[in-house]
Amino acid sequence: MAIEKLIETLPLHYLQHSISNFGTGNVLLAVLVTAVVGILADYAWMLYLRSKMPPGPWPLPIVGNTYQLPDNKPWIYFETLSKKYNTPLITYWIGRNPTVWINDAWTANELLDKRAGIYCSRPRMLVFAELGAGQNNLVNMITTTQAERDRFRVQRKLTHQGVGIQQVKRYRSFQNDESKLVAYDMLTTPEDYVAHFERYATSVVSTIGFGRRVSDPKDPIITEVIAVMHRAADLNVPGKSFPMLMETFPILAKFPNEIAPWKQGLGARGKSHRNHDFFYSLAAEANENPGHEDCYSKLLFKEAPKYNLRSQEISALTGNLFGAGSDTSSSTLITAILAMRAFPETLVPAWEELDRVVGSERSPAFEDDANLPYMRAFTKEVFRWRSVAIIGGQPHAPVQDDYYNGYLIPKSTWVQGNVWAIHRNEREFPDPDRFNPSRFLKDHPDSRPFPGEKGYMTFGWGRRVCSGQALAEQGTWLTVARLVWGFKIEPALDESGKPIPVDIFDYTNGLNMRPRPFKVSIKPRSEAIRQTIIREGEQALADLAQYEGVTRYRMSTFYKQSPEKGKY
Ligand code: HEM
Repeated sequence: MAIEKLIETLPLHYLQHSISNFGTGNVLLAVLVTAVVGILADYAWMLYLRSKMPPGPWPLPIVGNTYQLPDNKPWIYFETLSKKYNTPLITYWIGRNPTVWINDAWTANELLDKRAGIYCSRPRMLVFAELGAGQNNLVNMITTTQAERDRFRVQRKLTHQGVGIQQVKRYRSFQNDESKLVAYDMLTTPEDYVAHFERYATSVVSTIGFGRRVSDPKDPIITEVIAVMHRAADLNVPGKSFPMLMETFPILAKFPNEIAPWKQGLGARGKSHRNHDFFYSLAAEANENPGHEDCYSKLLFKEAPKYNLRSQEISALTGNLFGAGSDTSSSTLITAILAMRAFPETLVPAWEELDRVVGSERSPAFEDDANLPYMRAFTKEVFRWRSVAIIGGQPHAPVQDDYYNGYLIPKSTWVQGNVWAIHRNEREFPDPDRFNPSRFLKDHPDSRPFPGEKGYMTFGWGRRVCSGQALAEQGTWLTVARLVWGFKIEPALDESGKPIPVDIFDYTNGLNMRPRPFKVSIKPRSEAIRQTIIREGEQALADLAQYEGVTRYRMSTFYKQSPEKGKY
């Protein structure tokens, strides 16, 4: 930190002045000695902190442990380290920043849930926040001062007014209809199941946010927004390459993009004539459109004077619906299909239950949940087995120094819940890579104690727990139950008629992970069910017609077109 401050504040003219007075050689020597002393002092500080913090591999000066990071999926490596050091908490130095990784459910619960008031902040994040969505966006917000906490409360409250538990009940009807369309589309183009899930997830949050559904899987709002999310999720994986290294040397982020290839385009400021960004424009457009008075954009514009909401906040609050809600929800459904394909034996008890309670004349609805305990367990296992936010989303940061089992966790440390390790601990989830819904059946021999009532930590912790959890859980249940009820999920066959295998470990590397493309056969379970899916799908289309609409904005062209032309 000292070195950085020095470099940032050292005025160039002092250097020029010194060179003319003392000669180049002497000045270079002085600079070198100062640098060495600075590095040694910095390293001494690192080692002092290391002696107090949870264990982990030995860091080197400046680079810490960064050079030891694997190229892919560092969460697996942290799980291994946790086993090696036989401790739930690992300190890992990304450059000169110590990061703490929690690899066990009970420790995560103790720190992030029970001490939620301490672990409620986010650390300074260059890549995701300062050069990305903004540190003032709810997902990234630092809450160390009272003023920051007050603003955080306002944004959290407004988010709850959009997707809180009570609001989400209001969305059941159109969310259910969108889910019926997933089943309907599977009849004609089952091979496009990824596109159907992305359309479904994006349409739900778009209807909530902007009163406009998304009917075409190729709508740019899907393809572009999900592409942006994938890129953000890839860039944010702790790694030994740029741009993550900028977290260690924030000064590198200050260089203009033209001469800083390591920034990989991050932080480029787009220009629009209103000085507003894409999501603000979408929200303003929705606010001006007649009808759907209860959509979230209208609520925000109505509440704006009361909370003194800035346009960037309206943009972030509406943009978060897409940013946090579409890729996560669709990736979870892809995981569900992989689980069904790889573990077909788990479908048999589900079919027995669904046939008995629901039958084939209608598909399951949310009201059936209480009568479908196996289906509920099945959905929970989808969340547990391969959690999409595999390192628990954004890091938490304590607002004061804290101690756990005698170990120091300094204020503002980057603290990350390693959901991969938490959900694969043999103690809570024996044979963890086996998709096994019975773990979530009450009193079943496969069920084990786990902190918290849900039985999984897929949605994070404490005051930063996912704001969209109720919406995601409701939608995932609806869609997974409907797919299980309606379809046989079987191996796809190659040209020679042989089953094409799937790999349950073949996931993307982003910190929102999803299975890499795989082939699968998805066919209706019976003619009666097929007829029901068609009938319900056509009715859903008719019911959703009130949300049809188009936007004039496109993310890919938004910042490029001349405003005078009136087009984006
Ligand atoms: C399967 C779907 C989803 C998963 C697995 C998921 C997971 C997560 C996780 C792990 C976090 C970080 C929690 C923490 O820091 O402790 C988070 C934060 C957040 N999520 Fe979700 N999420 C999902 C869907 C959604 C949806 C549908 C929305 C909104 C429509 C949403 C909105 C948010 C917001 C606003 C935050 C930031 C909360 C804060 O920092 O205070 N998420 N989510």
